[in-house]
Amino acid sequence: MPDPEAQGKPGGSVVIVPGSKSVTNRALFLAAAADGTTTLRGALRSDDTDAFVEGLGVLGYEVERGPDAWHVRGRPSGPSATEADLYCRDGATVARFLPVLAATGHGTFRFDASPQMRRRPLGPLTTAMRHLGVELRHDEHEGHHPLTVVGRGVRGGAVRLDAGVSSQFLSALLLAGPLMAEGLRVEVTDLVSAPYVEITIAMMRSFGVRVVRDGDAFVVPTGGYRATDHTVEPDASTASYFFAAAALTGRQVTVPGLGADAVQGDLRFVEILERMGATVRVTAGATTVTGTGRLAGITANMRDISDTMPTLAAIAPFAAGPVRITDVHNTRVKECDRIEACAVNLRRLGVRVETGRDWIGIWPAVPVGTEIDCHGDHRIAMSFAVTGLRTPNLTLDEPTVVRKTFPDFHEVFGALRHRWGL
Ligand SMILES: O=C(O)C1=C[C@@H](OP(=O)(O)O)[C@@H](O)[C@H](O)C1
Ligand SMILES: C=C(OP(=O)(O)O)C(=O)O
Repeated sequence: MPDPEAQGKPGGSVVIVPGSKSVTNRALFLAAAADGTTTLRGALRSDDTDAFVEGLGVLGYEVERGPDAWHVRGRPSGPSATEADLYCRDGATVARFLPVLAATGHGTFRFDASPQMRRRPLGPLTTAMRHLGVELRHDEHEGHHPLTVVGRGVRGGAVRLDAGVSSQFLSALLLAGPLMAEGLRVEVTDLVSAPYVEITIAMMRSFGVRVVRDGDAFVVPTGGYRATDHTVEPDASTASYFFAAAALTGRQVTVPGLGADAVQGDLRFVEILERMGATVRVTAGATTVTGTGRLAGITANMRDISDTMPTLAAIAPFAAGPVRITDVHNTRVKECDRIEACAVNLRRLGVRVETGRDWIGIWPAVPVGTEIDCHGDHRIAMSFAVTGLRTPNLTLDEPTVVRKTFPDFHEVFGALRHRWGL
């Protein structure tokens, strides 16, 4: 429910944020694997979720996307296709989750992805899949797409996994765990983006499977999923741009649907804004950020919520003191090298920046308008759009990259600017 207070405050705005990419693609996986038909509400329509739906379609799953709800007919026995070519576009959830689902079927499944997704790592996942009995081959470079999976069902069992570069390797295995003949035990040696694994576990639970923690191991029983009705909550990473906008301009933003029970770790970005001086109110049904227009410098470890690193970097020059963002080495292997992309763009805006392997430091400045190089990355585009609220003549070289997670971003953000007279 919208917070009625929000509309009453000067500059108070309720922003409707589209569904979470991470929740939508997990829900699609779980629904496809489940026994029965699942109804999804609030699911996201964007490049990443289109790619997931397309991939499921090619594997022989039925997904019907209506304006109010999506219906997915589950196939607990695995894909019906015996041969398929899948193109994962730029989506790592697609490129990392679907090969494991395909392996539970019987056939030859060829995967490819965008040039950047081909560069992003896959090796720890494919090594683990081989240990679990999957036959697969990397068609060009070991540990990268393109990839051919020969499905014969997955035996499963125990495996060790280094998820220090991406939690998605672990989520992919866990999601497929109940479909493995012997179930699954994953001993995790390192893990980034841990809250995304919590999303996986919570969603598996709503489809009837309980993951058990045993020290550093995750244990999944064999047995399969039950179809259910699932409502996808708004995307917390997307919400970060609107919360940051409120903090930066001294206004107020309420995002309904992201409340105290939200499953996405990225909602914790508001805690960073709070430490910088904004007021945050989280109710059962919404989160509200009220800014003062003044921001304090901070050091923030963003290992758990690194998709919001560019959001913080983009407002950092307006803080009264330096902002240092640490423990984000994995942001170098996302849609672009995000540490480098933020540094390059901030320097073009006239901001002093220093970087290391896993950190970025940003000093106070009065940014001077320039064209932002989006590096083909939706988050660089959306983050620097926020910088543009206080930087005249800031433009984006490739605004359409937002289609990966929020095709209507510019319309919604533009309407907010208009309402605020900025
Ligand atoms: O599992 C997921 O849905 C995601 C996990 C995170 O990736 P890493 O675990 O690779 O950091 C995040 O950056 C990505 O946007 C979505
Ligand atoms: C890194 C991201 O996406 P993915 O890893 O799912 O491609 C993102 O959305 O910021």
